[in-house]
Amino acid sequence: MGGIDLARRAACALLTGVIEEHRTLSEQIAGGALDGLSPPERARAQRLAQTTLRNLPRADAMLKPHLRKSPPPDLRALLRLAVIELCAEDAAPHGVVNAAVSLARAGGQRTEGFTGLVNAVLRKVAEARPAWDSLPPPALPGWLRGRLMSAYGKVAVQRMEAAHLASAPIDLTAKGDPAALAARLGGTLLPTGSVRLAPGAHVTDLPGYAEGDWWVQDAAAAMAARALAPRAGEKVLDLCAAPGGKTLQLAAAGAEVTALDISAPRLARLRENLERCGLRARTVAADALDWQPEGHFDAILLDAPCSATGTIRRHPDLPHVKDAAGIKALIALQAALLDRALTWLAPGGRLVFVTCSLLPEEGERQIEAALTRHPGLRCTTIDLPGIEPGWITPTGGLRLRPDYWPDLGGMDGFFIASLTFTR
Ligand SMILES: C[S@@+](CC[C@H](N)C(=O)[O-])C[C@H]1O[C@@H](n2cnc3c(N)ncnc32)[C@H](O)[C@@H]1O
Repeated sequence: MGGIDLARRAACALLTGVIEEHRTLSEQIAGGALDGLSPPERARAQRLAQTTLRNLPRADAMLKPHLRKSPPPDLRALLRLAVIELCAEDAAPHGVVNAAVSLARAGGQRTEGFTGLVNAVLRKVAEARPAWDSLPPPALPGWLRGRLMSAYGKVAVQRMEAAHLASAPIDLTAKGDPAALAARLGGTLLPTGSVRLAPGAHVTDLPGYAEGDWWVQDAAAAMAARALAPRAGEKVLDLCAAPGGKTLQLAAAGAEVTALDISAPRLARLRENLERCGLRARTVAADALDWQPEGHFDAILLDAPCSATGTIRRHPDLPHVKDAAGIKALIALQAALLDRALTWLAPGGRLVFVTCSLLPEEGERQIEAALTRHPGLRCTTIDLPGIEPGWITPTGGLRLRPDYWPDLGGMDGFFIASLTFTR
């Protein structure tokens, strides 16, 4: 079997893992789902699985007129994947149909009896290819859509859904001058200082990767550490730090950084990132709810665990594996982490609270509740180069959404608030 078929077969398995077993792509990949594939095959398998997940209802709409009943899971994955190759990737029909038939034949009892159906259905889909372009972007799952509609309105939600359809660009944070980095890599310098590359770039092959001249970090994520404005020599706590994109920013500013995370494996990645970039931070593996620092901090960055609903364009598997079930517990954990971290601030210190969530309960509402719980706490209006006035919330926080910067390629959804005590 040629390499391309290995990538297709792995992509089908990834899809089935997400849809039938509700396992994220990262979990499956960490569990060895792509082991044995060459780097280009791995990249292709991931890209195929992600594009299929982004377009699932559109793929089903193309298949539906040609199927009398719902196919079993393995066959459905194979058909959906082939539709994506035909319609989203505009691959040559002959090759896609033949490859799908071979995959069905090699797939054992669950698919080998369906080679005729695969052949016939995909030929019809290929003929109907023009219909693909007018299919609407897939809707977010009902539980999330309802909440976002209440928060932002229908038009905004439709824009977010359209933004989720495109694959995310690759953003870099420069250790040095971002304009020079953009020129060196042929990227775009974004208004907030990140450097943007087109999706699909092989980052580890790019100049400056091995030397640690830059790191991959979404432009919206990079705004959080900028909002904290760390200064050289300051004692800064990066709470919930791994894998460390923000730690690198804080350390690069010359701050004396303590980076804490509950996950030892994620902290190991943070240390690797520090080493590659030639930066230093003290690392602590601990539950922030139990840990007690020896002294106070001038500044704290709390990047709290959250629903990650702001990262769907980067992680199109999320809507298929997560529901509203865990969100209440996350909101309670965020509040507990925030209350605890506030006690570690030195007089005059500042804390930046961040979540990569689109839900106001994990952002705007969380900060309003904290302001009520803590007399003397106030939210300072965030003011950073490149941000637009409409992104600032009534309390002064920064609300970032995937439908912002539509002409530049969007950004992840984040909420960022800067807090300080008035004495
Ligand atoms: C949003 S991620 C952090 C991303 C990171 N700040 C970055 O920029 O790369 C949230 C992190 O919180 C950590 N976490 C969750 N619960 C925690 C707890 N109770 N104490 C410390 N860390 C925790 C998770 O392990 C996870 O790495």
